[in-house]
Amino acid sequence: FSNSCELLLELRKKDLLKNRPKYWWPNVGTFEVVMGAILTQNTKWDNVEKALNNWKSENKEWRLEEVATFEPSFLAEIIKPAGFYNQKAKRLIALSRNILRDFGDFENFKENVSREWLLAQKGIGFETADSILCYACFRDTMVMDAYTKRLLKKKGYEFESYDDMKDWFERGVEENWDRVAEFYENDLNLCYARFHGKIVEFMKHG
Ligand SMILES: Cn1cnc2c(N)nc[n+](C)c21
Repeated sequence: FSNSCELLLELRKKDLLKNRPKYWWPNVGTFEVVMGAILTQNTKWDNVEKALNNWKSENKEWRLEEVATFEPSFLAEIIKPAGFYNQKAKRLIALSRNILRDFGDFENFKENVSREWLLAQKGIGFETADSILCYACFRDTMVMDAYTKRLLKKKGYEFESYDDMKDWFERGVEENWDRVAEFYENDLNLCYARFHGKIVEFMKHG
């Protein structure tokens, strides 16, 4: 393929998101996505689901205002399956408190947070920031990760940086938007959310 739109059209033929949510990431648009984006660092997604369900199994939703009040040891115990749980607990509590301090509530955070603000938070790099922007805040931005890197390498593409690879994906879609817009309700965020999900599912299950 010569651009990312050709890659998307190839992946679309494989029905990779069967039985998956519309935007691929579970509970998009909620604070749970912020939790999952940090928890998935350096572990498998199955472990993230176990950690998230430790709280949800007691009919509780993950709420920003609540996590901000947690003791690190209390949250660490809940998220243990995700690994690095003491560090992740500390960072999630600090992030929650900074969101309340700078945005007041989750809705305002969703509307107004920037990539720069996220990257300034301890424990948030490009992949985590873009996961939060795309799947929690519905921004027109595509997530790059080890799966996207490996897929492109397999096809002979190498990039100097995270943002170079991101630029290749986003430019290829935007320059050919008329070819795929109809499949994604003319919504670029929906396209990027599903495109990234297809790549992850393809690289995990082939
Ligand atoms: C939502 N999400 C984030 N990372 C994932 C992964 N590696 N595998 C599967 N899923 C569903 C994931």
